[in-house]
Amino acid sequence: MAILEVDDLRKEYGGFTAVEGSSFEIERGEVFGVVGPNGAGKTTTLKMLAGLIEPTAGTAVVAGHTPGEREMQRRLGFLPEESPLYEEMTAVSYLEFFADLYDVPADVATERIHDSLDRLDLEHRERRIGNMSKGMQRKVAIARALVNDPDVLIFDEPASGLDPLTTNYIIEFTRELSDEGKTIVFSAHNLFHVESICDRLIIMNDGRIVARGTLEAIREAHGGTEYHVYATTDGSDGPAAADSPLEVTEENGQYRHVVADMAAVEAVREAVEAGGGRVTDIQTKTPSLEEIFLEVASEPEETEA
Ligand SMILES: Nc1ncnc2c1ncn2[C@@H]1O[C@H](COP(=O)(O)OP(=O)(O)OP(=O)(O)O)[C@@H](O)[C@H]1O
Repeated sequence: MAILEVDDLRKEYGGFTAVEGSSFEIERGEVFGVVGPNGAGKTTTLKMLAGLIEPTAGTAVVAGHTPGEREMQRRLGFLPEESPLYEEMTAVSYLEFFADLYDVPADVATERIHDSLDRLDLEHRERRIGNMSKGMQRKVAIARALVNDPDVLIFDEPASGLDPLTTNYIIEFTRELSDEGKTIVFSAHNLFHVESICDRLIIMNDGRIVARGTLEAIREAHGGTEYHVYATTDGSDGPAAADSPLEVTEENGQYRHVVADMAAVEAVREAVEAGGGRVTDIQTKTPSLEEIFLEVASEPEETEA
């Protein structure tokens, strides 16, 4: 059952359309990626889901509640791209303050806060937030999104601009939250992170969704898997013409035949051997999300995945 339903969500600023009629659903327990270049409309979309900005049209429903409803706020945790933190407070007092805003009983809050900070491996938690490193501040912001023990977490660029170790920590922690049954909507510039933890994703460009689905489905719709068959050039008649490879190039003294399926791999192998050559290597090539992203970001319309 969908825990988050987005129907024709649209945001205009004056005459400028930041998000143009997005519709999608997110299932309970999914990690759902929102990907796109700068200015694509990711943050605007996430803020509308969190009820922080009013859509111009359309609706977002989280666990049966519309943004702004108290019950919806209780069920949702939002990590903004840039989280303003109260620099004079310590991490713990800051988090206790927010837990109180959510009416979390003090003893429950204390346990929950220390549990989150332990799991995020935050040291020096009695230090003033203003004196913490960027990575430590990000961990505090993540713990803040968890003080009300929400079912749905919306993370806008959770690990952007952090060192690789802190980034890994945050990605791993996000994965653990998902394993515990939380639904997570996650935007990121680093496509490797999206690729490593998201079940499904949308790719946005210029306010529109240009691709959607599982990574495999998006891959399939945008080139799918290719096989590269390398063959010797010595003593052969030349590259195999069998079953018309998609592409043949000569590389480092070998022919590289690009084909689309295993049957074509076999046909190339037979043709190479019949011509006096030998297959030296076969490699499977799946386009990275990065490559797909560059392709779809330049397409005007959504392709069905
Ligand atoms: N308050 C605002 N007033 C006017 N235009 C805005 C406002 N907020 C966002 N925009 C514009 O809406 C478009 C989408 O912005 P948004 O922040 O959602 O993009 P994004 O995909 O999150 O980008 P980034 O990856 O750079 O954070 C941009 O062109 C942005 O300039």
